[in-house]
Amino acid sequence: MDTLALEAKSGKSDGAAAPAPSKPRPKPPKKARRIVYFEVEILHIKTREKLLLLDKVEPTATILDIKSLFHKSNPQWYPARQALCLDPKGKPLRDEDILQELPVGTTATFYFKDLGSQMTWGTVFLIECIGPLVIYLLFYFRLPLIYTPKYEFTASKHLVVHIACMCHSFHYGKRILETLFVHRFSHGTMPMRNIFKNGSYYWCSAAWMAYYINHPLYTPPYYGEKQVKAALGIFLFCQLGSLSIHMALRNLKLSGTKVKKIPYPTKNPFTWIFALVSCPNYTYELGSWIGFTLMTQCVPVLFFTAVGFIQMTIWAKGKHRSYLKEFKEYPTLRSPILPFIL
Ligand SMILES: CCCCCCCCCCCCCCC/C=C/C(=O)SCCNC(=O)CCNC(=O)[C@H](O)C(C)(C)COP(=O)(O)OP(=O)(O)OC[C@H]1O[C@@H](n2cnc3c(N)ncnc32)[C@H](O)[C@@H]1OP(=O)(O)O
Ligand SMILES: NC(=O)C1=CN([C@@H]2O[C@H](COP(=O)(O)OP(=O)(O)OC[C@H]3O[C@@H](n4cnc5c(N)ncnc54)[C@H](OP(=O)(O)O)[C@@H]3O)[C@@H](O)[C@H]2O)C=CC1
Repeated sequence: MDTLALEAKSGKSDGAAAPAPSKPRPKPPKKARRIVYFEVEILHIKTREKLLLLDKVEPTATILDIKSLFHKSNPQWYPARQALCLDPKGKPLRDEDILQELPVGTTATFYFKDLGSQMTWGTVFLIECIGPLVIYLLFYFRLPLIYTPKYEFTASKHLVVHIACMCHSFHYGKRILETLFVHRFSHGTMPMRNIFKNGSYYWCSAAWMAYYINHPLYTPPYYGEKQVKAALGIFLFCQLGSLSIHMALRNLKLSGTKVKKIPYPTKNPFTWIFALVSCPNYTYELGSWIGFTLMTQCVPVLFFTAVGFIQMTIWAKGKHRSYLKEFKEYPTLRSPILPFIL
């Protein structure tokens, strides 16, 4: 800035003709705020070996940014399989956590855990559902090599067998569509090993129950048409309930966000069970398979229902605990999966 402009501004002059009004004075640059950079070190959670030291990390860097930098120096550990914790026994930090908002000094120490090979939730869901859908139909159409040759491509004479096939296909078709269009997963991935655990559970169970239900010597349920109709009613009621809960859970989360909220009953009567249960989608799933068990009166279906009930109860209790921990105002009347019971 020239002196003249300064004098013009301050009104002082040396007697010379007052200078023509100068252009408006450019504002002085704001005092540049000093950025406090962080130093970040990453230690292996078990060996405490220093795997990486990053200096001059922007305070606004997210955990995902740090995972990406770590991935650059360790290509075998892509971000999805990295868990970074502040405490070796603590919960992994979320990708969207911001460095300057964490309880760390200017040197942040993170403990790295390799979560192992990962697979997206959607892929696991699709694989675990497409299998049973196809496998059941192989038995329903009695493809060669399943039953004795004289029954190849024959149809069962029992109406319940055809209804069971429609219900089984409807259930897995619904889950595939929910995976594609309804669920908003906050976990990007899950352990690859899940596909083997879930796959064996679903694919083997589907083959096991389909073999007996579609067997030429299969006998319909003891109470005949009445039992089948009642069971079908339970199945369809619970399928509608499960879909309603999934839609309600979807609406709890804006697309692209991961924030969980307390689910509450909506205008849809199928969601009123939220008043009593934390994970009613599991309750309805259990009800669906109880209906299918009554409809077919088949031991493999009972086995599948029992294993699923155990797994869902374990998860429901975990989710219920995290709701109580995260939300102080969480309704105390609710139970994890069965109203007033479990
Ligand atoms: C002929 C008949 C045949 C029958 C076959 C035989 C069957 C045998 C029985 C098999 C039973 C199988 C039952 C399966 C039923 C499943 C049915 C479904 O369809 S479920 C729908 C699909 N959903 C899933 O598969 C969800 C799976 N979820 C999970 O695995 C976990 O939620 C999770 C590992 C993704 C995350 O765990 P979570 O508890 O939610 O979070 P935490 O942070 O508390 O983690 C606990 C623990 O896991 C580690 N972890 C977390 N995330 C991951 C990850 N992405 N990859 C690997 N590991 C992860 C975390 O570090 C913690 O470890 P820890 O050592 O305890 O600190
Ligand atoms: N037959 C069987 O043995 C079993 C069947 N299943 C079936 O699979 C379905 C899905 O299982 P699972 O993934 O464990 O079900 P979850 O209830 O964990 O998840 C269903 C969807 O709802 C979202 N969600 C859950 N709670 C909330 C919340 N409070 N706020 C916002 N979003 C939420 C989840 O997102 P997020 O990723 O953030 O959790 C996910 O996208 C079950 O409903 C059931 O029908 C499940 C287990 C066993």
